[in-house]
Amino acid sequence: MQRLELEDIQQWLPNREFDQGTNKRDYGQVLLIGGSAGMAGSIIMSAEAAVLSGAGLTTVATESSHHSALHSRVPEAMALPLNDLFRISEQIKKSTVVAIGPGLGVDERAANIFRLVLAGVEDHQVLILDADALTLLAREKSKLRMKHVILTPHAGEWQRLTGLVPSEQKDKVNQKWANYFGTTVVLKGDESRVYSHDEIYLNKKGAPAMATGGMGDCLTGCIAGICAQSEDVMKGLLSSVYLHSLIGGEKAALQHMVRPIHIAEALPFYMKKLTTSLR
Ligand SMILES: NC(=O)C1=CN([C@@H]2O[C@H](COP(=O)(O)OP(=O)(O)OC[C@H]3O[C@@H](n4cnc5c(N)ncnc54)[C@H](O)[C@@H]3O)[C@@H](O)[C@H]2O)[C@@H](O)CC1
Ligand SMILES: Nc1ncnc2c1ncn2[C@@H]1O[C@H](COP(=O)(O)OP(=O)(O)O)[C@@H](O)[C@H]1O
Ligand SMILES: [Mg+2]
Repeated sequence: MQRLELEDIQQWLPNREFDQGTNKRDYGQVLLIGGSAGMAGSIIMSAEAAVLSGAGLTTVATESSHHSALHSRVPEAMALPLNDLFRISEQIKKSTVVAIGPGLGVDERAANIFRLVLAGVEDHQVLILDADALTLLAREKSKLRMKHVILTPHAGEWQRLTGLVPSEQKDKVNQKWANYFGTTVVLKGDESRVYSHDEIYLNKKGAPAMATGGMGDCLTGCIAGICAQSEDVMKGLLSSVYLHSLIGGEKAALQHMVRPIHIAEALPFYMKKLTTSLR
C-alpha cells in the first residue's frame, strides 16, 4: 500500500507554467453525462470542477430544462440534451475523457445512454463511471473492455457492484473485484483507497466537513478535468483524489461544512500553488 503524499502530487499534477503555443484543444475535451429531472445540481457540480481544474473544453449532456441553470453557473461549459443519443454519440468520439453517472437515474433512457457510452469509448480515451452508472454496471456485472476505466463508488455503490457489505470491503478482496471488472477503483469514504491492477493507494486527506451531497459529483469532475490534461491517467487520477480532499480538509479547519462548489472554485489556485514557483 502506498500512501499519497504532497510531494508526489506536486510532480504529478498538470503544470502549465512553461507551455508555449498551446490552445484549449491541447488540454483535453471532457464529456459529462448526467443530471436527470431534479438532479441538475449533481452534473453542474461536476462541470464546475472539470472546467476549473483546467479541462480545455467541457460539454455536459443533461436534461434540456437544466441547460440555463448549467450556463448561469458554468458558462464555459457547452450543453447537449440528454435525449439526443445521436449527438451524445458524436460527442463521445471527440472526447478525451467521458464521465457518466451523477444524477443520471437508472431508468431505460439512462441504461440506453450507458450502453452507448460502453460501446463508444475506445482505448485512447478515459471513462469514469460514478453514481447511477455504477448501479447500471452492477445490473450487468460485466467486465469492461476499454483500457482506462475508473469506477468511483462509495461503500453502498461498491456493495451493489460486489455484494460485499461495508465490513467485508477489505483491501485484498476489493482489489480482486477491481481486477475482475478490469478497472481502477476509487473506493470513497472518510479515507479513500485507489485500487489499480498492481497497487493500492491510500488517501488520508479530507475531513467530515466534506460529508455533504454533491461532494462525490465534484470529485468526478475534478478527475475528469485533471485526467484530460494528464499524459499518465493514473497520476492524474491520484492527484485529483488527493487534491479534492486536501482542499476540503484545509477548508474544514475554518468551516463546519464545505460546499463542493467551493472546492471546485479553489482548484485553479491550488493547482497553481502546488505546481509552480509560487509554492
Ligand atoms: N444535488 C444533486 O443533484 C445531488 C444528486 N446526487 C445523486 O443522487 C443519486 C443517488 O446518489 P447516492 O449517493 O444517494 O446513492 P444511492 O442512492 O445509489 O446509494 C445510497 C445507498 O448506499 C448506502 N451507503 C453505504 N455506504 C454509503 C456511503 N459511504 N455513502 C453514501 N451511501 C452509502 C446508503 O445507505 C444507501 O442505501 C446519484 O445519481 C447522485 O449523483 C447526489 O450526488 C447528491 C447531490
Ligand atoms: N468523513 C469524511 N471524510 C473525508 N472525506 C469524506 C467524508 N465523507 C465523505 N467524504 C468524501 O466526499 C465524497 C462523497 O462522495 P459521494 O458519496 O459519491 O457523494 P455524492 O454522491 O453526494 O456526490 C467522497 O470523495 C468522499 O471521500
Ligand atoms: Mg456519489
